[in-house]
Amino acid sequence: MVKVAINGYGTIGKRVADAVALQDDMEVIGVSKTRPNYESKMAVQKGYNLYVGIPEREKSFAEAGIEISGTVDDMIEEADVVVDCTPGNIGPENLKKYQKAGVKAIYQGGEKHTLTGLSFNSFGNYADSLGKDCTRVVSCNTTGLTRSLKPIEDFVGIKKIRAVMVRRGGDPYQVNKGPINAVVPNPPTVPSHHGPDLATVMYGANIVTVALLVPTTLMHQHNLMVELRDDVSVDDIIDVWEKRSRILLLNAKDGLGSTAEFMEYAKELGRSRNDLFEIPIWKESINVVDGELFYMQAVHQESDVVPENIDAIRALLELEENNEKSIAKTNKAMGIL
Ligand SMILES: NC(=O)C1=CN([C@@H]2O[C@H](COP(=O)(O)OP(=O)(O)OC[C@H]3O[C@@H](n4cnc5c(N)ncnc54)[C@H](O)[C@@H]3O)[C@@H](O)[C@H]2O)C=CC1
Ligand SMILES: O=C(OP(=O)(O)O)[C@H](O)COP(=O)(O)O
Repeated sequence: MVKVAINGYGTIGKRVADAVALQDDMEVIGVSKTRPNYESKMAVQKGYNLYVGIPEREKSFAEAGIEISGTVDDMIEEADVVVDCTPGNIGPENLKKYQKAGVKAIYQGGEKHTLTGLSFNSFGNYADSLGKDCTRVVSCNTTGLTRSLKPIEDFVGIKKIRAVMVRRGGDPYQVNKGPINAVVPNPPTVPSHHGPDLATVMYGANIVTVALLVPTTLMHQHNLMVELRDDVSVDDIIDVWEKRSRILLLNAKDGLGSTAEFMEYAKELGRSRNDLFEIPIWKESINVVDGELFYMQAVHQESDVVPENIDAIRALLELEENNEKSIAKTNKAMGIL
């Protein structure tokens, strides 16, 4: 069993921890928190060994009556791989610790590609992370783009991609993020970082993205225009996506015409935290006009990268050489469609 540590037990970290716990070839040896809050208490209640992310704060955990197993440095020593789920830009400091301890590391999309020089998507470039010391799972938005675009690239070839990314203002718990009453070009410059990020896992992708922030917390939403290399029909495209996992073709006419209804659908799936690991595409939005594919999709930002983190662990530790086998194993353990 590969020993996995989760550094940063927040939105992404707690989900990755639970997903690791579901696999039969890896185990959670610990999770780290910086503050003795309710998530720290619940991590211990769940049976995870809790380590203090900022060692100077050890005392505050004792004062809150929370049992800890040591500091983050102790946790790193125990692990074969650390999944770093700390907020963006903390990564460079942590990388030194991981290198010193000789432990492998997986970063998230809030860190720059240059930190690792290698980014990861299960469908895009799994093999390039095999046996490497560290990699970076691209952000929720880039993961969503790769999921739908890679099968199209493999099927017919893509000349050029343009995408308008409508980004959620903050996660549901984030009381200090926004906007509350505005649409904000974010970034106000073109292209946004998402296009270049896609090219770190779908090499050579010719893509320009623009992005906006809107007052919603549920999901991101993407609008894609894709110039294809050959003539194909809407049915061909549907057929390609229907054969892929981690993508859902859903119908607006079935009462799923919005991100709010997608999240209601996710609740009906009965998963922990109402997660929607798959990327839902509105089936009615798919059209091909003059050799250009149009479609609209959404991204549950809190959860879509979680299965990719599991596959990234398998790639770094060389538990599985074949991406499709890892994807299938992860999907089965997590009940992903
Ligand atoms: N929330 C989202 O929509 C998504 C986030 N990401 C990326 O995942 C990473 C984590 O993001 P979230 O989970 O949303 O953040 P979060 O703020 O929900 O969780 C971060 C966790 O790290 C802990 N932490 C803070 N400083 C730390 C330190 N110095 N050492 C150890 N732990 C520390 C915090 O206490 C918190 O538990 C970021 O790179 C982010 O860009 C990727 C996809 C989607
Ligand atoms: O990585 C994300 O988005 P991104 O792909 O737009 O950079 C996550 O949704 C976190 O975004 P945030 O930086 O708005 O918290």
